[in-house]
Amino acid sequence: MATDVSPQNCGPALHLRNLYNNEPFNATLRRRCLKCRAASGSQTSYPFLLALNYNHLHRAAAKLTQLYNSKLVGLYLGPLPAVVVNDHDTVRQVLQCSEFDGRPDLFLARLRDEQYARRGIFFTDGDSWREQRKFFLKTLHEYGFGRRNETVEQDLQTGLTELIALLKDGPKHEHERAIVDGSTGYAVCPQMFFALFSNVLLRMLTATRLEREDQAVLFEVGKCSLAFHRQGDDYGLALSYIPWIRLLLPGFSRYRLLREVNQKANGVIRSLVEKCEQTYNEDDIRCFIDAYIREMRQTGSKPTSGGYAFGFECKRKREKRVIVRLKIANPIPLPSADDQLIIGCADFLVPAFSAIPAKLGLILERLVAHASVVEKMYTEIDRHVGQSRLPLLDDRTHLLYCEAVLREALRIDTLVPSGIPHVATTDTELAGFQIPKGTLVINGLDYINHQEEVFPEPYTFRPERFLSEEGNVSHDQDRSVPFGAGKRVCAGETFARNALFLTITTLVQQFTFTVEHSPDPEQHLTGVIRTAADFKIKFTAR
Ligand code: HEM
Repeated sequence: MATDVSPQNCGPALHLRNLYNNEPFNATLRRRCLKCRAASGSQTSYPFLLALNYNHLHRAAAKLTQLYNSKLVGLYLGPLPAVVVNDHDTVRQVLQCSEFDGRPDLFLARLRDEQYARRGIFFTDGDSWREQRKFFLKTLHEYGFGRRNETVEQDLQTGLTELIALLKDGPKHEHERAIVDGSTGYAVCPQMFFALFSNVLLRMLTATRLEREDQAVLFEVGKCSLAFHRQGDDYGLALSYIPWIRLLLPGFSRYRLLREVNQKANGVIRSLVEKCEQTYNEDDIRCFIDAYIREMRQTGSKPTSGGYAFGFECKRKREKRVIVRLKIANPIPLPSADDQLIIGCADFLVPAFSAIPAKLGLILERLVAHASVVEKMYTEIDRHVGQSRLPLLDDRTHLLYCEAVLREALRIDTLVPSGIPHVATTDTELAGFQIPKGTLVINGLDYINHQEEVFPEPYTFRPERFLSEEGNVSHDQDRSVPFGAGKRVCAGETFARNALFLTITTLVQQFTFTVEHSPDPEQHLTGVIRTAADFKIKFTAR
């Protein structure tokens, strides 16, 4: 019987092997080694992580990696075995391997749906996920998503022109007064960006873009979206592992707030779907929602048929079983086939509403702290674009330093610090460890984007690390992983990169920035994504 309780002897390697081979733990070891409680297979792991760093679970996981000197840390999240992967090459291996393409069944994801079903793309897997992801991407692509497209670029330009007018001339409409203070000129970040990208998505989804005076609803949904991103956590909250906690502590468990903000946002999306349904004409497919309605009608997944159809053709008995169980505790309205469409649209709208704005907030913070970087960007923009027009995506091939700044910003303040959890869909192996089917795999994106062997001086903001000696953006040199990779790579990567490029180059071209208080990355909030706390920033015209 092992009695040595040093961390080296009861490190994660031992725990993983014990856990996954189903061999019993050495009881003495388990009881006595407090340092290893998190990895010991006891169900206290999630609270242990919270105890290590309540506000930033990715940092708690980094501490465990350090403590055990291991790139893989095994732990239990409630009843679910999990492994945190904190190593660049191993994370890449996970992302490229289809055996890790599953997603856990988290209550945090289910509470987004009216019937607490697993729907959409983010948090689903298997055939339904493949079918829906393919349909969404292929069809949205036709409306300009994720590629060069004149209408999309024009919409982004129009949105930026509206934003410039708001910042230069002050608010014109009631909803804008909460965003920009007309007397001091300070704007609130990231809220100031809520309408910019969601409006572009809106055109693809519904064929309609909202004019400036009608954008109040975008700011309202933006608030809900940001609340979800901030109030969730990157492991799914305790709610996901002990869902009944919501019945005892609806406020403390954050269930009430998360349910409310999701229902509010879904209500707006539902009204968009209903509008398209009322004016639907099979001979005139105007937008993504029309195309989805046509697909539902052609495949028999009719809105009036009810049922728990996940996708177009695959009705899932498994879904039905879970819903019936949940129904006992929660009387819920009858489902409609539109529900999948609504959560699918939310999967694209929510990041447009708040992930890109949150990222812009983080970038602006870095720029405020690095005046010399802004000067170099401005010089480059002035040389290649000038002042007579706004930057275009075509300018990207010339604005190489600006591009490097964006890549460095995406790396240093990794937006999704723990990625979105994956699940092993079969018994498999990773870095010499056996990983049984059903194990959650948490990719430490923030950790690997700061791994010293890959990014020397990882905490220094240095855009030059992405430039070759000739000053070109070197794709070989960009080993950062802000958007994931493989089959589950961020579905909005191209859209997000384009949007960030146009917005940041336009703001640098037009304005200088000052903030009320110096930004402090230590004060960032970690939810589902990383955000800077709301801050006020003044844009002064150049
Ligand atoms: C700077 C902005 C963004 C960053 C850094 C980002 C990052 C990520 C990451 C890390 C994942 C998880 C990948 C994985 O599971 O391994 C993800 C998934 C996803 N993202 Fe993004 N994202 C951004 C913006 C967007 C936007 C604007 C959209 C849509 C308009 C979007 C749509 C999605 C979807 C649908 C998924 C789920 C993909 C799937 O599970 O198949 N993202 N994103």
